[in-house]
Amino acid sequence: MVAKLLDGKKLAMEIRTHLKQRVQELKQKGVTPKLVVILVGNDSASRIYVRNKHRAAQKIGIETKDIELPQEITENELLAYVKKYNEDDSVHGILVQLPLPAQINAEKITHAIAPAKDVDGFHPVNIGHLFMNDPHALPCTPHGIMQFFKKYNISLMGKHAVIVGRSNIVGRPMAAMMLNNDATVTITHSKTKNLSELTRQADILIAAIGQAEFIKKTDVKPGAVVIDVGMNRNDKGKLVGDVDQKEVAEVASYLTPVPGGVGPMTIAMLMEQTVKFAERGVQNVDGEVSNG
Ligand SMILES: Nc1nc2c(c(=O)[nH]1)N[C@@H](CN(C=O)c1ccc(C(=O)N[C@@H](CCC(=O)O)C(=O)O)cc1)CN2
Repeated sequence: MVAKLLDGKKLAMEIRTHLKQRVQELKQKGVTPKLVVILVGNDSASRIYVRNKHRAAQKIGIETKDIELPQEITENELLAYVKKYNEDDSVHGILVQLPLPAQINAEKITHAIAPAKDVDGFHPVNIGHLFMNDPHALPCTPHGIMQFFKKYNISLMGKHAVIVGRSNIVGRPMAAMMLNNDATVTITHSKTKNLSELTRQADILIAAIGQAEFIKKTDVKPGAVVIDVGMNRNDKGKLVGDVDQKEVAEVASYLTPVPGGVGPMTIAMLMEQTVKFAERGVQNVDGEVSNG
């Protein structure tokens, strides 16, 4: 078997084309979606991701305000920025790029973003809604992965989904989304015993471990759908995923490449959520739906 590659660049482009149309409709109603992106410090990868978010927003017609803050900023100073944009009615979405410098408690910051403006879907209120199968805002990476299943008609019903990694931004919300779509979900992590025994049972395998090319051919059931969330540099400086792509492509039915798989979908979903929040605002004006 040779896996079919799930092309995130192409799918993200399709989604962005639809979003452009929705933004035009909003603008006709006098509303321009506005996203505030806060970047703290000098992390070079974060800088690239923020730039890519800015470019994607510009192409769609979303207004962005990029705030760059110094590495040594205090938690209270950063909280003051979040508060300012929480209170600014012209802003529909706020995100603080992660990771944050060590002196700042990232949870304290993400929890300070108003749930109605939490385009990253990281706030506990939004995570709670997601786990209750009543989603308001969704973390962008797992939300992007769900779009692959939709696009390629990969049903989750009754399937065994195994997630390797239990982070708050991928593993845990991914589990909730798959559970909400009738999969049987197993979450594994660094303390899981006999990991390979579990991954080999997966109809759908999500690799979000953060270790270069960790998942090998022998860890995968033939015909499985394999989603590679990893973004690591190998010893030659090449960008590689958490999956040994060359080996695993021989046994999987579908596989997301790195680069060009999950990454572009993360940004497309951020755009989608920003537009959705702006639309909710319009519905509010019409007196139909609450933004909270
Ligand atoms: N506030 C947030 N911080 C972080 C998030 C997030 O969703 N919200 N996720 C990641 C970083 N991230 C978005 O912010 C992100 C990472 C990678 C990509 C991407 O398109 N990657 C490319 C390759 C890029 C390269 O060459 O280095 C790809 O996979 O094709 C998009 C978004 C952590 N922080």
